[in-house]
Amino acid sequence: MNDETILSLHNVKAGYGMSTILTDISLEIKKGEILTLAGCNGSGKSTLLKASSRQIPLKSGEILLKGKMLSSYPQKELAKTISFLTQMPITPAISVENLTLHGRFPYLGFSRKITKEDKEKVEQAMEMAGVVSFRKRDLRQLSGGERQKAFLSMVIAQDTDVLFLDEPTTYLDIGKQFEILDLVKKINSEGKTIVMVLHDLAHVLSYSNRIALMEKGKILALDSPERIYENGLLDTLFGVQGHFAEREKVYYFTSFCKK
Ligand SMILES: Nc1ncnc2c1ncn2[C@@H]1O[C@H](COP(=O)(O)OP(=O)(O)OP(=O)(O)O)[C@@H](O)[C@H]1O
Repeated sequence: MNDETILSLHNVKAGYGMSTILTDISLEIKKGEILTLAGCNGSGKSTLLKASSRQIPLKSGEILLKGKMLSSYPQKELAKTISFLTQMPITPAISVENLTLHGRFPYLGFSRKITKEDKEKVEQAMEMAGVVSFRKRDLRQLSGGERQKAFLSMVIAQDTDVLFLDEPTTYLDIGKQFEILDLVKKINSEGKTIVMVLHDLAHVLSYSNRIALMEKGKILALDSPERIYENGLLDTLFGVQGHFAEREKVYYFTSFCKK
């Protein structure tokens, strides 16, 4: 992570139809960081991901991606720069390998011919995501953890600078959650910027460079895991009491109980 900004939001107001969810969001996302959005249900985390990736229009304000207006990016160029894994992706009837190939679609030329480079990227993505052993299987026949790895394989193949991941560990057992989060770290270690939504506060503290705490469509706090924890903001926001173990500035085995 460095101090260079890759995506900046200025006074963003966004929502759905007549309703405004994000009221006035300003945020600088740094190149190479893992920024996690945390907050209560309905606080606007997914909406912030959608607005930042141009899936919903802004009501006012502006977003710059690499210094250029997000709204000015042609669709293909945007898809080469930003990828998005939704909370509950539709599961198509295709193999893991073909799903991964979908990640290369923004790169295909007019003839839509798959190049040697596309094939190499698909192989590398499947290797990294750990899906090679079930590459030929239909997505619908996979377990939740295998399926999530397959979707991550697709976004790895898309090879974008920024990845938005909306609750990538939902419905997975604890072991699989760690596998997915370790994979996210691995993707990040290759220089990719990750903006994700997580609910498990132990994971939020352990896997983020910075945390944005959201409440009622606003960013309540934006800081390092250490400071967010020490300020007691999680306890206040969620009405819980945290217990944790810390080793070398990394939080482990954090548990929370009701206040
Ligand atoms: N497609 C939509 N149309 C209308 N309202 C929506 C839509 N999606 C979300 N909302 C509303 O926007 C508000 C914020 O929702 P959002 O999904 O961004 O919250 P969240 O913090 O991600 O919640 P959760 O933790 O439950 O996933 C909620 O009041 C929700 O009902």
